[in-house]
Amino acid sequence: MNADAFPTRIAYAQARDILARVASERRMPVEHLALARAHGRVLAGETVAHMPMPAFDNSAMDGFALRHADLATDGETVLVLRGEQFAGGAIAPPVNPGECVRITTGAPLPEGTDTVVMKEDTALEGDRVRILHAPSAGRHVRRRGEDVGEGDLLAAAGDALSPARIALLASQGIAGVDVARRPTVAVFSTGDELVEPGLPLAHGQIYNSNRELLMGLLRADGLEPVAWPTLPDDPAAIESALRHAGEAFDLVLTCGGVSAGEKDHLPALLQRRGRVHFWKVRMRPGMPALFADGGTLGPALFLCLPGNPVSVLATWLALARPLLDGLQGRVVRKSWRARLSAPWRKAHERLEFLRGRLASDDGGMLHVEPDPADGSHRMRAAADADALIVLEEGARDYPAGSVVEVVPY
Ligand SMILES: Nc1nc2c(c(=O)[nH]1)N[C@H]1C(S)=C(S)[C@@H](COP(=O)(O)OP(=O)(O)OC[C@H]3O[C@@H](n4cnc5c(N)ncnc54)[C@H](O)[C@@H]3O)O[C@H]1N2
Ligand code: MOO
Repeated sequence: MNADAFPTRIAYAQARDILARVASERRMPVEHLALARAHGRVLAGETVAHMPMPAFDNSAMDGFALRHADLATDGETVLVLRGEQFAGGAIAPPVNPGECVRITTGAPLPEGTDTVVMKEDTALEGDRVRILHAPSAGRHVRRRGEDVGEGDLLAAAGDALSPARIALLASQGIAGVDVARRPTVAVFSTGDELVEPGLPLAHGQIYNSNRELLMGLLRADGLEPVAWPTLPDDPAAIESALRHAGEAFDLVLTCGGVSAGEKDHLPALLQRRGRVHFWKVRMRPGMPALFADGGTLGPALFLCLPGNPVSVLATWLALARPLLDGLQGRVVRKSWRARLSAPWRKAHERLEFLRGRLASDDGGMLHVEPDPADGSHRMRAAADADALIVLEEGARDYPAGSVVEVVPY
């Protein structure tokens, strides 16, 4: 292999390995963010609990805190109302035998009490409380440390911060976290045939749909992509724009112009000025995808997706998103499996990302219905579907009921 040679027509698994390797060498720097700004971000280090949760024994109900030993073993009990303990209020005095304290949900359990009876199971008679239904010992008490122990791992490096995990960190009083900086992404569409929605269309022209597709996919992952004006099929114009973007962004994502046509200028440009990591992956759709270092175009990485709209969707899910996850050090996403609800015959050798619709049956089994409209220009079918069905390399008949990997979108 000479110095300019690069892997081509590689297996999908090899493409993923290359993306992961390059991403690990190009990890985003760490930044410290206020928790409120860290939603969706990837945590850079582990976060450990510095206090137990709940931090103190407290009531799970509005009612009365009492000593369980005071309750009659059968029948009702009358207790003296000693005071009240509200959440966030002054601490009630200790409770003596025969006494109880009015309590609200979340209020600390007064000293001497061990059980809470809910309001609905009592009758207030002046300064007495009649317990109509005796609770079991310890009932309606949320114990200190029952959810989180001091020193427990709350979030690991590589975790994406979901709203629930952010809330967990907030509950510990954590006000800021170290996270990976978001990669900046420039989005390019290429092709003389492209017209923006809202403008008139001449014969032979088409509307640019990939831009909104990519912008939406990127934004759904929390990124803030920048769409550049559509590039004409002109090598000098493409080189100039990509050089500017290559200097200013972490990732340049293009679509179109990466295949074998006379107007497909990207491969030659990136071979001449960049360093190609791979070109062409044995997958369908998406085969012509190209991945490169910018080289003299700038420090950005370049991922060039094929122009067919469904190829853009598939290569986003299969290549671009794993790259962006890797750059942020995100743990590999869960993989999902479902049963094919109809047979499928894969007549070609390449790994296929077929579109399908997910549904679970009454028995809780997840099924996916393959869409026969499998052309990579058929965006309607892709929009009607909600998952890619991963069909392994090699020609094969898949009977109905076969278990396949699915990538929901
Ligand atoms: N001789 C060969 N021809 C083709 C090959 C091949 O290997 N040898 N590969 C085919 C495959 S697979 C694909 S996918 C396409 C990819 O080609 P390009 O990446 O060069 O994309 P274009 O030719 O520019 O466009 C393909 C198709 O997509 C439409 N398009 C492009 N951009 C947009 C956009 N922003 N919005 C909507 N639609 C877009 C474009 O008009 C074309 O119809 O090449 C095959 N050919
Ligand atoms: O394999 Mo290309 O990406 O569809 O038409």
